[in-house]
Amino acid sequence: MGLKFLIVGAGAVGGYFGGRLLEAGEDVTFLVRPKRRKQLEKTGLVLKSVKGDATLDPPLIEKRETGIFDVILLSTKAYQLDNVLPELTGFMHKETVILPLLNGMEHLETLDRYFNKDVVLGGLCFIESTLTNEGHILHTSSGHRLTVGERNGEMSERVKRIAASFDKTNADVRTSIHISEEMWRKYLFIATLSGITTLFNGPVGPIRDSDEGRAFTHQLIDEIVTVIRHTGEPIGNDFADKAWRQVMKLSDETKASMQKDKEKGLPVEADHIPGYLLRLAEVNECFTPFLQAIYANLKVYDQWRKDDSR
Ligand SMILES: NC(=O)C1=CN([C@@H]2O[C@H](COP(=O)(O)OP(=O)(O)OC[C@H]3O[C@@H](n4cnc5c(N)ncnc54)[C@H](OP(=O)(O)O)[C@@H]3O)[C@@H](O)[C@H]2O)C=CC1
Ligand SMILES: CC(C)(CO)C(=O)C(=O)O
Repeated sequence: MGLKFLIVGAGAVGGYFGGRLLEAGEDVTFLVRPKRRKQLEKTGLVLKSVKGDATLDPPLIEKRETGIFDVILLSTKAYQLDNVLPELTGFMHKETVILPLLNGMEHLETLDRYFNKDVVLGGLCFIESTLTNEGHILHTSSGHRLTVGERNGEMSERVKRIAASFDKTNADVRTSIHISEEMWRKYLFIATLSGITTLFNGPVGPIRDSDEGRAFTHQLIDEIVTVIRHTGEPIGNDFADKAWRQVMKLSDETKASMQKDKEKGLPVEADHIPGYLLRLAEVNECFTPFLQAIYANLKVYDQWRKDDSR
């Protein structure tokens, strides 16, 4: 029997990967709130993707409705976790696993406080997608990779089964026995990309084209790598170089999803992405002025949002 998936967060990431599973005939339900439910019931789950469009009719449930699932694919924003996590236990059986796809690392600590550590897998994704005003999922560049693995580095049947559920999907899904290292790598990359695109308020092209933008990016990567090294995580010597090459390879118009959210006036994961690194830096007495500037910029933006909504 196939796995029963509950997608928590029918947004840019969860809507995409959950939608691809549904399109391939897998057993998928979305946990939604009333406003998103109304929208999805009206329009369907619409994927507008460079990899192929789809309009799907997903099963939807809200908190306190019933249902038991084998895999919870968690794809809310980090600042939404405190609301959503207490709702999940009612949907779980003894062997349900949670596959989080959030950027960053701190959510693993949060999840481990809520659930048995064994419940939470490692996961990450590379996909450039966003929600449009109509609630469609707009996927704009060719990557749509999801990676899943056990955080203890073993290969397990449950990880293999999850990956196998994606075999027939229009998405690139892989397993990894190095998922923690891959998550730290992604964290370094996204903390850099979201940092520079939000601070300089635009896409990566002009930042890379200026000497100052390149120097800033270099210094930022070095700061973040220093912070990660101080945590004692076994990270490779190529961490900084690889992140630099990744940023240099992006197309000129690329912006992090955080910058897109900022342009829409939405909340940002300031405390989860640069903020968590700063907390680690403080504990380990690392000097991180560029990271502090990035965080300050996001907190001022946050304050501006709050003042504006008064
Ligand atoms: N977008 C991207 O390109 C990428 C994003 N990421 C990361 O993935 C994570 C998710 O980002 P993204 O998909 O962009 O975010 P979105 O804002 O697009 O989606 C989050 C979804 O979670 C839903 N949600 C929040 N709280 C609840 C709740 N209590 N119950 C049910 N649904 C809820 C929201 O629904 P509602 O409409 O009800 O608010 C929304 O649809 C973030 O950590 C992000 O950094 C990683 C890679 C790429
Ligand atoms: C850079 C990208 C699109 C890669 O997945 C990302 O994670 C984000 O913008 O949040």
